[in-house]
Amino acid sequence: MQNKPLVEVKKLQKNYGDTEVLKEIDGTVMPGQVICVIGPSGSGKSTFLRCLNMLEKPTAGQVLFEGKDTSKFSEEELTTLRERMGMVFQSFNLFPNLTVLDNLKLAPIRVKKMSDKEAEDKALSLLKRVGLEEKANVYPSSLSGGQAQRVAIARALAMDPEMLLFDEPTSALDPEMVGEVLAVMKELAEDGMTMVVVTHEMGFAREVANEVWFMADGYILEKNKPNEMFEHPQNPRTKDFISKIINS
Ligand SMILES: Nc1ncnc2c1ncn2[C@@H]1O[C@H](COP(=O)(O)OP(=O)(O)OP(=O)(O)O)[C@@H](O)[C@H]1O
Repeated sequence: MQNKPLVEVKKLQKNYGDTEVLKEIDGTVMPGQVICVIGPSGSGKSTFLRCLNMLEKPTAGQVLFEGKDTSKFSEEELTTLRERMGMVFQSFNLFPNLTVLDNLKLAPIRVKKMSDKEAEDKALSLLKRVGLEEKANVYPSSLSGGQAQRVAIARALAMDPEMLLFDEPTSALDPEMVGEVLAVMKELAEDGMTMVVVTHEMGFAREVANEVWFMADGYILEKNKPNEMFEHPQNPRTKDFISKIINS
């Protein structure tokens, strides 16, 4: 791992009207790190993730990407930021009127100005990477949820991102499809992709994360290595959350 942080979050706050959703968040993401953000529903996890790539504008505080204050970015720089910090959502957001291949080719052609052939080669190699080469010419409606999410991951990878943000990527899936998506994410992690993953999949957090951040009431109350977090949580709120999950 390199020494310079990819992302630094400093005293990040986010309010919606009078509601303080993020109260004072600090954190550092190093290149190659996998960070899983866990915590109760409504604690601000998705909002935090969306502040990282400026889909939500922080009310106060800073998010630095490669040392640069993203709050000062122009629209053009923000677009580049979101390409370099790809995001995978709970709902796959594929274009229904385009084949899987065309979903993957779209951004490389439009944004990276690749030729059709280059974009196609890239798309096919990414489909291979997520185990879906045979689905290149079908439409998203014929994919299972697990397959659609794997295509969504491939689409995020098509922009050669520096890091990926995952917002509960398996929450909308039938249970039998969760494993195939987590397996792709695990492979990405093993290949060195920097990832911040909001998840309820504690097995994944335990096995794949370098660090787990526990969020509650708009604060990160505890950051720890997965084994420590799950076996010796320090904060009483973390203890309570983890004991409920383990006993549920
Ligand atoms: N655009 C918005 N406008 C107003 N309130 C919002 C908005 N987005 C989120 N909130 C509120 O912020 C709080 C935190 O929401 P957020 O989705 O970040 O939590 P979460 O931890 O990701 O929850 P979950 O695990 O259920 O997805 C919630 O009370 C939510 O209602």
